Amino acid sequence: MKTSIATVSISGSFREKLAAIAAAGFDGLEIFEQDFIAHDGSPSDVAAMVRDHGLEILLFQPLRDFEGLPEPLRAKAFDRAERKFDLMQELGTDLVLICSSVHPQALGGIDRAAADFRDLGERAVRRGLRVGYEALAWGRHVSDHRDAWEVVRRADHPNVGLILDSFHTLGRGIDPDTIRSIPGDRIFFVQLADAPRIAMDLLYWSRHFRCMPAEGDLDVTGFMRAVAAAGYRGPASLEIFNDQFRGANPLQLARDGHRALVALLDDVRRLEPDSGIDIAPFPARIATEGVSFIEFATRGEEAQALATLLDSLGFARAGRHRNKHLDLWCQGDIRIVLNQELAGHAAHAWNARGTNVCDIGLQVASAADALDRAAALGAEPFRQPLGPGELDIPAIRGLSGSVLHFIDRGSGLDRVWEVEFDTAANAEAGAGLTRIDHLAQTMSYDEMLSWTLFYTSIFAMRKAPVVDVIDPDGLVRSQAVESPDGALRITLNGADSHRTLAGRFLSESFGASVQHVALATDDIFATMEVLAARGFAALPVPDNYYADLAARFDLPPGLRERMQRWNMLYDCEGDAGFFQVYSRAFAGGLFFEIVQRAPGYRGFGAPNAPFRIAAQKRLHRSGAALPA
Ligand SMILES: O=C(O)c1ccc(O)c(O)c1
Ligand SMILES: [Mg+2]
Repeated sequence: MKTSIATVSISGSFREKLAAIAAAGFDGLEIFEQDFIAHDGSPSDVAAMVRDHGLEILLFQPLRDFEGLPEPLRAKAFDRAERKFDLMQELGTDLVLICSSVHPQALGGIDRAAADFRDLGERAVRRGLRVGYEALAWGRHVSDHRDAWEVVRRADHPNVGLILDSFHTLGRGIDPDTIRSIPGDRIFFVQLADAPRIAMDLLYWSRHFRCMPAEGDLDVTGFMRAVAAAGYRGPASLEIFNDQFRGANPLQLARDGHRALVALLDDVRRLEPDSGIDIAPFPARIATEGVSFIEFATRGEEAQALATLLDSLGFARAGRHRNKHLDLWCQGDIRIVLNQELAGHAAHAWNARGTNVCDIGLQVASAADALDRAAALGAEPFRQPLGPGELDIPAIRGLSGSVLHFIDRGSGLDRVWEVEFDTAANAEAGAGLTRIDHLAQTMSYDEMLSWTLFYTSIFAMRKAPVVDVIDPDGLVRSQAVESPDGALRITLNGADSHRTLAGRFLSESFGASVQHVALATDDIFATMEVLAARGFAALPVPDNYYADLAARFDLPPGLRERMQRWNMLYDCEGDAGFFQVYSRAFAGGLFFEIVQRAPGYRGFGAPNAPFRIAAQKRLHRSGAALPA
């Protein structure tokens, strides 16, 4: 199955669009007429340029307001079509998309439209061209693919076929399984787009809010399954109208599109094994068993301060790397590496952004499978020269050049700690912290869809609903992605303004990265007793918060006072409670969070975020440094 994308989906000039589409690995493209008109080269120049990029023009679109017109408008519509046929022949493409008419004078009637298409089919066949009919969700008389199919069926011409567009079908709430009864060879082309579920006018929604498959809320997989089951073997093409994308980087967009499309086709071939989707095979979504380690690039005083903070959190220095300036800190199943190397990836990361999370290790069933799937979906593999005795751990580039490593048991990679580190004897400290509950990655709002797609396409992770986090100086949108069992949770926090805490972190850390790490305990009160004794200083929470807690929740006697003692925040979903304590910020705005999560609680304490952020800003303004 050929992969394709409409030029309208990509930002930039026509030349930039083509270069990006080719570089991302698409087989072909749809030329959106406006992009061609705005370009300053002739049709044959464009044909040559497309060929030089190794691409193919699979569709020209759209021809509007064609069918059902009374004379003399009807004759004019056929003249317009003939002119576009001329252009298509110069461009070297044989298929045109005609979208259902919105013309105020268009007359209804399936047979009238069918007759127009039969006549047009006759004209097309003389030139060796084909015509595809697409129902726009807001078409005047035809707004449903079932009616468009009836027009095509009655036109009964081999050069007239149906074009399906997932947005128009799913956006209107039409069951995609209705496609299964359409003969696959009568479907000439399939366009794919997702969109977030927002109640608004269909045309406005379509022209401004479409997004890549899996970036929104529509069942594009169910749609493509039905298309494949119908026996369709033509191209799968992205057609994305999106305001935010118009200002984005063309190559990044094209790469995201290719990743989304390949992941979708892979899903569909697994669900519909007879569908004949013939993209190269690769492993299924990777189940993650949790965070194996996180690694900070750090130096000097910041490294010392971070070590002091880890000590106050109950971590013990459990090992020293045999070749490198790496310290391993452990507690429960949590491993934190402090990397003070002066060369290599961590050193680059430190030079660019100071102390930051430069590496994340994910525990998976098969590291090789994880690398294969990630690479098939366009992720950039990462390698660095190995020192003596060091393990070759498969890795890819993640957020802003950070590195994601894949650790498994099967190939012994989880023995890296014994193999590469001298483990210390005093490894027993502990304040009851058991595992990493979640990682919070801060990014610019524009990057959120891209990183959501990255995680959900490579890993078996699903999206939670987006949550608004109210910062006193602006809005931060938070998208959680998580594995079904909660073993891996990542929150992607998108900042619009540089005045928000997240936005300031973003500008100070030179781009997206982990802003906080949440550590889980099974008994947060016991943990806090130990932490207090070890000199841990929590983020102070004002008394007003606790007065309000009593009004919001029906808490058992004494609980509120105990929470207040530890500057603890609270939230719940039904009976499932969630307790949080924050550390003070270190190294330019990073922080830790300690949480106790009841099994049924799925959130991240978003209702508490405004109070947490206000407290952090207060502390920052007062010039408070790290806890001693
Ligand atoms: O918004 C439009 O007009 C438009 C045009 C062509 C398409 O293929 C489409 O899906 C929408
Ligand atoms: Mg379309």
